[in-house]
Amino acid sequence: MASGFSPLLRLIRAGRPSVPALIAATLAAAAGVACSLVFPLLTRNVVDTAGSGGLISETMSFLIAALLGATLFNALSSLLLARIGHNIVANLRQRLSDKMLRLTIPAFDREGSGERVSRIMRDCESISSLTTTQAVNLITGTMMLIGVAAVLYSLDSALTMTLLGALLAAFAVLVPLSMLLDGLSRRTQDEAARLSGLLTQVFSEIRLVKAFTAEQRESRRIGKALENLRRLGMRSSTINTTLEPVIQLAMTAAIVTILIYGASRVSVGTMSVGTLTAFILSILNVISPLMQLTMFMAELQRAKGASARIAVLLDETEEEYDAADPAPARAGELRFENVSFAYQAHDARQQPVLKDLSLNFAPGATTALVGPSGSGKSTILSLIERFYLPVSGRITLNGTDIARIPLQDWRRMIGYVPQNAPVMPGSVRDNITYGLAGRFTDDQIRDAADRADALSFIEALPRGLDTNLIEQGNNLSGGQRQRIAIARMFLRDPRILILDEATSALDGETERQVKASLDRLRAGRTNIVVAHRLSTVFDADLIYFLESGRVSGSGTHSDLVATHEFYARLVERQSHAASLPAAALPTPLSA
Ligand SMILES: Nc1ncnc2c1ncn2[C@@H]1O[C@H](COP(=O)(O)OP(=O)(O)OP(=O)(O)O)[C@@H](O)[C@H]1O
Repeated sequence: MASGFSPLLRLIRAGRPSVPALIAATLAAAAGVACSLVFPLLTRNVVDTAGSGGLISETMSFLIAALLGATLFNALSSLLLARIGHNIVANLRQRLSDKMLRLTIPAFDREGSGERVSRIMRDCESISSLTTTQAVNLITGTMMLIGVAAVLYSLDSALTMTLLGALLAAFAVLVPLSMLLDGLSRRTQDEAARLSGLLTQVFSEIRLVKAFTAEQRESRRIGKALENLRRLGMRSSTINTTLEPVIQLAMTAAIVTILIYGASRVSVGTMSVGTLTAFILSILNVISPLMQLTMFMAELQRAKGASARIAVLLDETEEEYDAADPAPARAGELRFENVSFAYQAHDARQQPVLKDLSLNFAPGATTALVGPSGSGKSTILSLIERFYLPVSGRITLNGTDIARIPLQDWRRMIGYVPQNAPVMPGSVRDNITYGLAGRFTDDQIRDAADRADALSFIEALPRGLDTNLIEQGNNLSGGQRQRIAIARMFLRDPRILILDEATSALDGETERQVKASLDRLRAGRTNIVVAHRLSTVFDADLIYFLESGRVSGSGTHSDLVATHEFYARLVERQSHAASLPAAALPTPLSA
């Protein structure tokens, strides 16, 4: 039991709740409860005094003061507790998103980021509800129950015991129903997370859906998930509608029992009318804290599950930013020395993707990786970026294992232009300076854009550098996005430049512009190019031809044409394609 709650306690403690605020909130809650408790007692005085024809004005003013006091103190304690709760949750959300940013890439391979994010947001909401509204329920509910039990008992012990019997009978029905409700709400949460994962996936690939006229298929898939949610919701509503009359019935039964029993006592003169009135008013003070505590218990169970899942995430392995035995990054040759690598397969069959691979990437030169689809080209780039670690062998820079270079120093040395040149939400300026330390003047940014052949189209945009790029840069063409990525590289000025060439061809003119700016960018760096079209590697200093994770040939373009049959065949096929009309141009290597 204790261990079940320890992740929750750990998260709450990590949120550093303010102790003075907690004390102030508890005191305010106690004052509010005290005011609520004296209210029925003061009513008793008013009723009895009025019944005996006495003056009630003084007691009435106390009564009003108690009412006002209850409202004000309850509001104050709710606000203070809510503040503590929101601080805990804000702190937790920050820790979780920082943690997600530091997770390793294999962690994202294991679980899609969409579903993960939506689950975490839901789990945070559960903890948020527990530490805000439900914390108020717990504190005021408990105080109220203890206080009201004492007041009732002091008013009349026999009547209190009768009331207790009626309440216990109601709870024998309420508790199993609310447990059932809790199980259902947990299943609803899981189902809702699955649905939002599905929606994220479908709408982020909306072009694919439309291009394949798959709207109906997706609509059916979404419909199925919605149907599950609807069924769960309907079951919850059925239980809720049973719960409400049960509560009503319990309350009415308690009041009627007490009225009958109390009236008989009043008639024989062992109880005043005022005491009976106070008793009935106090029943209202019992019902609401009992409901509050039931809600707290249900939310506590949910938050327990949520915190256990969050604890698993917080304990996941992070990227190691600081090497145990750090080494400075000295420029020189980048080498793969007998590197083998396998992705962690879901089904435990770890097929090696790179097999005993040895490669040299010389400074100042352009080395191209070519080979059929799935031969391991992008995997090599991922290993260079240290998204994954080799299973055996090592990658060295100037003889030093790159694993010894502090991770962020290493990644800062690399400029990576990925296949589809994605853009981040923000302006063109934000995108050109993305991830770069320091501030850049407009002149520097313009100069970089000019060298990337991007200035003219940027200036033609409605707000120039300040134009906002909508989601995934959809307001830019593929070639424009690439030129923005290249402009960023001019500012970043990396020693190692990695280009994962776009699979889809740009039109002839854009292709020439992108190639010209890339040529300018390459000067003086270690360039590694993954080429999908051979036309772009003719002038590479060294080409590695990969097949199934091994190098099956290497050399310059003319070396390979002379020695590598597969390469020569591909060149012939692509030059044949190049002589065809533009519509048939060009055949991607990996197709
Ligand atoms: N994240 C991953 N998890 C598991 N397996 C992967 C992952 N990424 C790639 N693979 C597998 O590794 C192999 C090599 O893939 P890689 O992307 O390196 O090939 P590639 O040569 O770049 O292909 P392409 O030219 O089509 O981009 C493929 O069999 C692929 O299925």
